[in-house]
Amino acid sequence: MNNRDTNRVLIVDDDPLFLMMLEQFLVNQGYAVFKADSGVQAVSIFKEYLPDAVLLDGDLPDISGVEVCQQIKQLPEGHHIPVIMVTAMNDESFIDQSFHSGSSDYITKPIHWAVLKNRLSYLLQVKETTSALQISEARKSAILNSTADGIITVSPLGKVIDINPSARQIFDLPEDDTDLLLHRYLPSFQELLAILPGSNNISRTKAIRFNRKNPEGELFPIEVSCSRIMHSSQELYSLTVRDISDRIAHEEAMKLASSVFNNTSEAIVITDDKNVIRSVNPAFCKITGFAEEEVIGESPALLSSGRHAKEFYDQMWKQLQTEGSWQGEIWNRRKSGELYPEWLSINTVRNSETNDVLRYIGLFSDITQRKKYEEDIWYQANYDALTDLPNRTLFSAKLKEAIVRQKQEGRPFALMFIDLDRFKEVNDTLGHSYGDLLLLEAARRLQKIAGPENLVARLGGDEFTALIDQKYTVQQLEKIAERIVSELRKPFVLNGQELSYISGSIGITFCPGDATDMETLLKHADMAMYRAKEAGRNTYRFYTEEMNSHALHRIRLEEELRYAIEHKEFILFYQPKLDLTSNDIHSVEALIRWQHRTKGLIPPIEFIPFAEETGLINEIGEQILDIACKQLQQWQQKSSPVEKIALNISSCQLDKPEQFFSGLEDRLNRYGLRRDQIKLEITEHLLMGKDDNVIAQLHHQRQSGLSVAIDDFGTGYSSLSYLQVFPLDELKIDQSFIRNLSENSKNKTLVQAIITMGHALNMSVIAEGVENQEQMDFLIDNGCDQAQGYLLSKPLPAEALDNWLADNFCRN
Ligand SMILES: Nc1nc2c(ncn2[C@@H]2O[C@H](COP(=O)(O)O[C@H]3[C@@H](O)[C@H](n4cnc5c(=O)[nH]c(N)nc54)O[C@@H]3COP(=O)(O)O)[C@@H](O)[C@H]2O)c(=O)[nH]1
Repeated sequence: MNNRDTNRVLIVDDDPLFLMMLEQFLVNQGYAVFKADSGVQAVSIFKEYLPDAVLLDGDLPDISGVEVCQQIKQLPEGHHIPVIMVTAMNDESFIDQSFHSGSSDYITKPIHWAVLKNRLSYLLQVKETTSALQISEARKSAILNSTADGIITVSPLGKVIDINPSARQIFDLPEDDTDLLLHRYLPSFQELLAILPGSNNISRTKAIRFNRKNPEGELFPIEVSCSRIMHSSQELYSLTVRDISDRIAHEEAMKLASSVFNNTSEAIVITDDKNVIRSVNPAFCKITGFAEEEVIGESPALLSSGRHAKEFYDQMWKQLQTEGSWQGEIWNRRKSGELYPEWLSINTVRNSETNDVLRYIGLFSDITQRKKYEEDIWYQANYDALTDLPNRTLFSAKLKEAIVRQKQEGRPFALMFIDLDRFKEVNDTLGHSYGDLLLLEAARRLQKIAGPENLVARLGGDEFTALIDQKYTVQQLEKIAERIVSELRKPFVLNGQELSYISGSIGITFCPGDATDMETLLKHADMAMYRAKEAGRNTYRFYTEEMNSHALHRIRLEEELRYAIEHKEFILFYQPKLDLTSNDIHSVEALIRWQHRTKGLIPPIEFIPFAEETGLINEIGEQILDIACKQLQQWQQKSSPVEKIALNISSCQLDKPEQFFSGLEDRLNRYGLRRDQIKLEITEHLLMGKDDNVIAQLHHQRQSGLSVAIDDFGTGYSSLSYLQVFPLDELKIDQSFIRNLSENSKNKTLVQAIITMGHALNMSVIAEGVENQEQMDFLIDNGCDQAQGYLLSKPLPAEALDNWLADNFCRN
């Protein structure tokens, strides 16, 4: 129906009388009438008043009725308006032209008023119906075009009758493809029809899920439902197709979230804006011991341990308000009353529009085990596994703290370095298990003396430290050091075996008196401890400035020795050994000198002990061996009487005997020498500390020609039993016995006894340090085999020795 109550009709005719009659008739029929007497006026009135129908004279004075009709029909508002041609012309061509121009009907003049009434009424009804249909179509089309669901109308055989853009998109169909068969892209279409309930009545299937492939070949889910529609007795089907990827993804996300919520080992508690618990997950119940129903509606404060002050919670809430989240370690209480630590993260969920708090989500895990594990790790990293004493790491931290405290509070402290004397011997002779027992017992004794107020630590090996952090006077510290020395000197009974040779050497330094930084304090304590060792062990030393310069000297000496090795600054002097039976010289002792680039000739006593201590003697020994063998080769080549060289060997040169003897072998081969041209002079001390392997090697070497002399005899252990055990050829009486021969009759007896004993053991005996004829005579009278000393010659460079030999022992 028209919105207006009255239909409006435009009548067009150039005959005023007819126009009047027509108006009269139409008004009587209840129409509103507009009149025009020309074609131009008719078009103009139409545009202005948009009538519902037009009665148009075919023969107008200006433009023809057919043209007026065409113009009206071309207007957007005129397209669907019925135009009835009212004309006296009724020839076929005019009728054709009228209908082609868009007129809906025509009536011939003279008018049959009843026909006009009914035709006009009918055409207006048709116009109304068409208009309503068009609106409905437009609406339907708008809906179909705008809906996200795909809607397809198909015949029972699957021919697509209608398809909306969304369906085209879902099935990836081009716009212009109109000849579509549904089963090509929805093969299971017939399944849907089969499950449609009923037959004739309008019915709809439940949505069935299918998978589609997108242009990239990936599957995506669609949901299709089908309804039967009857159209002009024809059965059609309307399919609603929906891409449910998002919905499925959302469902899966929800499922996942729910699964995480229920299965995670982390407790989750959700509270509302008033912090009332709304939801908890199973992990929450497991950790806290509360059932869900016991906590819903409660405040999380029911878990409160009471271990945190109010300020702690105030700060937490403040951060939640300002930053929206908080996390940290917190102690809570289980239902059982047990306190436990947890790592808690709280996040605020707000309404995105109003920003009001909706929920607080708390996630926490019980970190009891983790804390325990961390404590274990910390303990392992900071304590010595054997003695349970703080280790170097913890000791360093405590020392740093003590230094800071000293600076802040002015509180002085003392640092002690304690080293067990002869610990290595226990390890080497009794094994590491005894070494461990010794350390354990030493640690126990040290801790007992230091007491709980001072820190005792084990830095490693047999090195202990004590941080004496109390206010002690020097005298009190001395007392502590004396007690430590005395306790460590007491016998250690390990596995029933008593060790009474262990003792301790202690170095003590003060902060701030000696130094105020960790490195220097440690260095000072270490130096002082070495001084205690040098002083004969089993004692203590306080650090002094002089020790520092001593240490500096050692550092410089080491640097210089390395330089000397690199630049081959070592030379050999040779001291002849006189054969007292034949009065001939056949062998010499090689004695090292350091030809320093600025300091001149340096005697061995100034660097050999240090080279032994630092291990540099091995490299020096290698060079000496080479020089001596080369020299012997030269003497051999010029038929010198010197056939044999004695070399002084330090203990550590035989630490790796295979290496040493293979070096010797190399030199002998290189310089064409025999083993029996080399004599090794070793000390009693060297033999005492060596293991069976070294002794076996010496035996082996001796059997293949090398000879071994025991040097400085009488100054060391002088245990006669080892003279039988060890592979020795020569016994060298220490020069201290020879030096005092004349004044001291005891020495005479001793020298006589040594000569007798040496011979009894099949050893050749040589006396060193022979400086006068009286000494020489005594030795000759008592059957000594060889003599060496300043009386004959001081140690000389090779060339000087050659001259000396030529002067004194010329064979011609
Ligand atoms: N490992 C090595 N040690 C070596 C080497 N060369 C020497 N040394 C050891 O250094 C110590 C000192 O040696 P040195 O200053 O050469 O003194 C020797 C002689 O010069 C000295 N001597 C010899 N006769 C007399 C004498 O009549 N009077 C007197 N006052 N001194 C004399 O005695 C030293 C010989 O010592 P010894 O080895 O006991 O025969 C010294 O201990 C050397 O061992 C080396 O290459 N490697």
